[in-house]
Amino acid sequence: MHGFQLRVAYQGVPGAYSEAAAGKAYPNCEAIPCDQFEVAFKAVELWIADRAVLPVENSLGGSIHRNYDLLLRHRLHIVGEVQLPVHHCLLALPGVRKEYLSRVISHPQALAQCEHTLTKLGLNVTREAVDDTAGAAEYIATNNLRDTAAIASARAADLYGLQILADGIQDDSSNVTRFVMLAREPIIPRTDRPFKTSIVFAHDKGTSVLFKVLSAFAFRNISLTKIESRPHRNRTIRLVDDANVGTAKHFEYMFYVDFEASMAEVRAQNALAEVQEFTSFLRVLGSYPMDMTPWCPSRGDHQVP
Ligand SMILES: O=C(O)C(=O)C[C@]1(C(=O)O)C=C[C@@H](O)C=C1
Repeated sequence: MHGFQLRVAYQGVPGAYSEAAAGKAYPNCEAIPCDQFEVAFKAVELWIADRAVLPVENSLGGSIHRNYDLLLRHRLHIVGEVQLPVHHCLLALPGVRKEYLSRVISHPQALAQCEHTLTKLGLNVTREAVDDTAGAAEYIATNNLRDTAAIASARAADLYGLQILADGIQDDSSNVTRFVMLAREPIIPRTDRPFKTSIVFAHDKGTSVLFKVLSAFAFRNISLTKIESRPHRNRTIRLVDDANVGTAKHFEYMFYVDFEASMAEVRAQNALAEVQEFTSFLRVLGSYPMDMTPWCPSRGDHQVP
């Protein structure tokens, strides 16, 4: 960026996996902690940050629906993705033993990703959700809680002076979270490297639209990497159109699809032209380079050396 340091908003406090994802997406960036996902969206909209890096899906816990809803409500563009291996540790104050614990706190996704391992460890604990993993570690340190452990990264242990009681407690060693990078402007799609495109669509009447939309991709040999439906029965959603005008609309379901093609490719443009004919609402969330970095399931970014 020619000496310009990119400011990247993420949800959580230092030591959160989202901070690590921001660093992976934009090495040497200035990572800006935000207490809620929506604050990260707003930070970019208000020019406090240049990008936001937000989790959208975990290999164990599934989709992070809140961010899909926020993508619809805000007018930011997906400009990239990063896959981050997530390696969880059980952290407590120095000197605390597992037998003393009565509570484990963490981000709901992290609790879900360690559900079986926590049971296998034989801990007699209640599980409580907090805003982020590193925030859980910070809370224990600040309040000197000797009966509580956090599920968080090894970096969070370092930052908040906690010890690691158990290492690699995620239920699956190949636990990985996919993050998207968001910006105010879309990037120009290219064809010189593998691209992915994310769209969201809905139809006023019924759900048969799904079959027609999927066939538009199938006939052009475009692979889908994700399909997600979000029920919106009895709920309206605030949509923002190309003129940045917000309207409240009611759809029974919203469908999110990621496909492996760039919007610079004619076959992708034709597929979307067809999709537009079948749907009442269609938005391209972004067309961006795929994260192709291979990762090793047995050792995550957050392991103790
Ligand atoms: O709490 C954190 O550390 C986060 O970055 C959030 C988050 C998530 O929202 O899924 C990110 C990655 C892990 O899957 C667990 C938690």
